[in-house]
Order: sequence, then C-alpha cells, then structure tokens
Amino acid sequence: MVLAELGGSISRALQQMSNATIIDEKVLNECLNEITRALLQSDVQFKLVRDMQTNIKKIVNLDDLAAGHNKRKIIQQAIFNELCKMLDPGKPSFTPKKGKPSVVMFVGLQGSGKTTTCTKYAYYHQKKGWKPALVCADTFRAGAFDQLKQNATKAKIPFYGSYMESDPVKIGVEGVERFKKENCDLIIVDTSGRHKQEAALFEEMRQVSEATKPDLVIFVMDSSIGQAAFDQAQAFKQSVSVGAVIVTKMDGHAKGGGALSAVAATKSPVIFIGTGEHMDEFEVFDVKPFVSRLLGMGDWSGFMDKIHEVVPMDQQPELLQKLSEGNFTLRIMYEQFQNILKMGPISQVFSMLPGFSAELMPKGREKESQAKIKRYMTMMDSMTNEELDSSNPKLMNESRMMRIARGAGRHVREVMEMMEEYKRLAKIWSKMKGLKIPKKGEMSALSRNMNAQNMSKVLPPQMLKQIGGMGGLQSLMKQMGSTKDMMGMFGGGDK
Ligand SMILES: Nc1nc2c(ncn2[C@@H]2O[C@H](COP(=O)(O)OP(=O)(O)OP(=O)(O)O)[C@@H](O)[C@H]2O)c(=O)[nH]1
Repeated sequence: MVLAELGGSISRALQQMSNATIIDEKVLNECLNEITRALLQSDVQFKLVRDMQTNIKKIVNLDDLAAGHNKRKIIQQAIFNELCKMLDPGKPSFTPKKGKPSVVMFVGLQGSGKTTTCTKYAYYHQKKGWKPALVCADTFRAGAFDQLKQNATKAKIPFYGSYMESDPVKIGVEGVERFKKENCDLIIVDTSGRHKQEAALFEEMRQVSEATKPDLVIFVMDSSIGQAAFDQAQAFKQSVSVGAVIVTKMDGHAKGGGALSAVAATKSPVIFIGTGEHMDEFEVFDVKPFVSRLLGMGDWSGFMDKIHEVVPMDQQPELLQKLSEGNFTLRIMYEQFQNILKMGPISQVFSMLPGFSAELMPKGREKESQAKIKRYMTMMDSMTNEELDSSNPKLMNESRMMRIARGAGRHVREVMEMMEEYKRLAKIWSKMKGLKIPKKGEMSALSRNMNAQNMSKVLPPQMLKQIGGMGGLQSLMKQMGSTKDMMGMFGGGDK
C-alpha cells in the first residue's frame, strides 16, 4: 500500500531534520514542506494538509526544540497527533450490540467493494458469536443478488433477496422484518452502487434508508478514488446519514490518503479496512495504531493482541518470557514462523511488529512470503537440537550449512540466506530484552492508567535510556498529553 511509502517519506523528512545541528525555522519549514508534499502525493485533500501544517507550526515551539534533545520525538508526536486528528472525527460511530437487533445499511459507489464488504462485516461478527443476516436491496445490478447469495452461502450466513422483485425498498423492508423475527442481531442491507451524478439512484437509496430505518449507515469507499473522495463522500452524506466509513482495497496500489478526506467529509470514523478479496482480509480500524504503523513506529498492542489470539494459551507465557530475555534462537524463529502461518495474511502481522514495515513483506506478495517461510522451516527441520537452541550464529559453520542444505534438498545459498534473515530478526528482538510483557487485557488497563513510573517499569532498559531516563520520560509524557498514544509510539523505539 502506498500509505507505507507515505510513512517512509515522513520518517525520512524527520530523519533529515534531526541530522541538522540547529533546528531553526528554516529547517522546520523544510521538514514540514517535505511532509506536505508526501501527504499531497498520497491524495490527502489540499485543505486538510494546509491546516495540518499550520497546526504543527503552532504546536511545535522552536525554543523547546533548540534546548532539548528530543526534537525528532516532539515533531513526530505533533505529526502523529495531527494525522490522528484528521482520521478521528471526535465521536465514535453507533456500535451494534450483540443480542440486540440492529440494522446496518451499506452504501457506496459502484464497484467500491460494497457487496464483498457486507459479507466480510457479517463474517467478522459471526466469528464473534453474533447472528448476522444479509439482505440484498440491490436490484439495479444484474448479478448482485447472485454474488451476495454465493458469498453468504460460503460463510453460512442467512440471506434474503429476490430475482423477480424490482423494488429495493420492498425487499429491504421484507428482509429486515424477516430477520428480526428470526432473532438475528445484525441485519445488513446491501444497496445498489451508484455514481455521484445518478440522482434517481440517490433518491432510491434515501427511500431504502427511510423504510428500513438503519441504526447505522456505512459508506464503503475504494481507497483508490484519491482526491475525488471528499466530494463523493459528501454527496452520500447529504442523502443519507452516513455514520461510519469502511475503506476497501487497502492492499492494492491505492494511495489511501482519500480515506483521510472521506472522514473529513462525512465527519464519521473509519471502522474497518478491507485488505484483500478474501472474507477474512478485513481489519478493525483503530486510528492510533494505524498512524503509528504508518509512521513506521510499530503497533505493539496490536501485535500483543495477535499473539494472544493465535499463540496457544499454554505457549504464551513461555514465548513472552523468551522474548523479554532477548534470547532469540532459531527454534523461536521456527515457532514464530509456525504462528505466523496460522495468523493468516502475513504482512498484517509483520506491519504490527515494532521495527518491521510493510516494505519488508509487501502486500500482494503474501504467497511468496509464505513459500519462503515454509522453505526456511523445511531447512530448520534438518537442524539438530543444539543448532536450533543456540543463539550464536557463529555455530553455523560451512559444514553444518552444507549438511542442512543436503538434508532439506536445498541449496547452501538458501541456508545462508535464512541465517541472514535470522540475524536480522534476532537484532530486532534484542530490542525487546527486558520488556515487561503485560498479560491479556492488561494492556488497555495499563494504557488507561499510565504514569511515568508505571511506564518505566514496562519499557526495556535500553529504550528508557534512549529517551533520557526517568526525567526524559516524564517530560516526554507531558508533551504528549495522552499516555495512551505512547504505547503505540514506543512500539518502534527511537529509530
Ligand atoms: N483487492 C481487494 N479487492 C477487493 C476488496 N474489496 C472488494 N474487492 C473486489 O472489488 C470488486 C468489486 O467488489 P463488489 O463487492 O462487487 O463491489 P460493489 O460495490 O458491491 O459493486 P456494485 O454492486 O456494482 O456497487 C470485486 O472484484 C471484489 O473482489 C479489497 O479489500 N481488496
């Protein structure tokens, strides 16, 4: 996704600035101009970018910068806050409650991925124990009902629609009534996709909304619509009361900045993003971890959640213990690869890891990445216990590598390549040494109730040292205001 490039450009601009010996207005302006260019290239609306630049200038006090050593952190935090502000309209959307019937209507442009997203949304909730149902109120596009039916059948979700009836309002009402009777708690109404210019279809959408009385209207937007996003989103908002946004195709070559514009136009939050054509390529969207990942700062809490979700309960304490000891062996790498293969779309997981970026495991190349991991695992299957449990890469001399290559039926070059990968990962994990890993559920409590004292207990010593010890941490927390942001911020350490 091109947003990763945006993160890269911003990081580079910050890096250049922190290389300067004196941070004066000129240096700051250069840095901000660089960031502005990157945002505009990512299709963020011009006005939003201009406001952001003005705000950062207001927040960043040059005198503080001249005196302190955390220039980069202060500016990075200001950018972080401004990007969050762009993506956060300040009020959460209506959230359906399990067990209580809610109607959610999906609207969007033709081909935005609405029908696919309806099923993903239903499937996501079904996995969490909800009773979702799908209603196809798209009578405009031939084949829309078949598509929904096919998706719904695959996911074993009840659906309603008609080949004969041409009135979407009638289908919408009948479907909603039926599923209410069947005690479904999430009734999803898919509507026809439309163009901004199609007044008749907009009127039809308004009527479906009036008749089915949705608790929430979700605007589905293709991330590639770019600068047009603002106007499109606004057109929808003017016809129906859009309450949330889902941005699709974040896996493609889209610049993604349109998402920021859509939030501004609808004053509604992005709640999920679509990251592929498959049912489970769908992620909850959380502003702070997203921006944190965007700026290459990692998403530690997201990663922890993934660990808790995927690593078997009985293996968790052991793994976390090993991580905090910073002893990264080939066996740990093997186990991690096993878990990663289970976790599904691999780059999702990797982009959450502090220090990893989407560039490392490019989206759209998951198959290649998975094949590589499987190849590495085959080679590790030919290793001895001593080799697997050692964290000393020197142990792996030429004759051992040749033996492993022979055993796995691979080329020595590939074993060497795997060892390089191991060394790179070990270096990243060594940063985790000393980290006090919060248990499941503790993470959010911790971030709610965090002061410098608590924070210093969780941070690995070398990370704390980088920040400037307790004093540095306290002043940093004061500057940052919200302690919750810091969990995301510290994910990447000081890069
Ligand atoms: N790569 C990728 N493709 C997606 C994603 N979401 C949807 N698609 C694809 O986008 C195409 C259009 O999706 P649909 O769900 O048919 O779009 P729609 O908005 O319902 O179309 P209309 O009914 O014509 O409005 C399909 O080929 C989907 O597989 C996504 O997150 N990533």
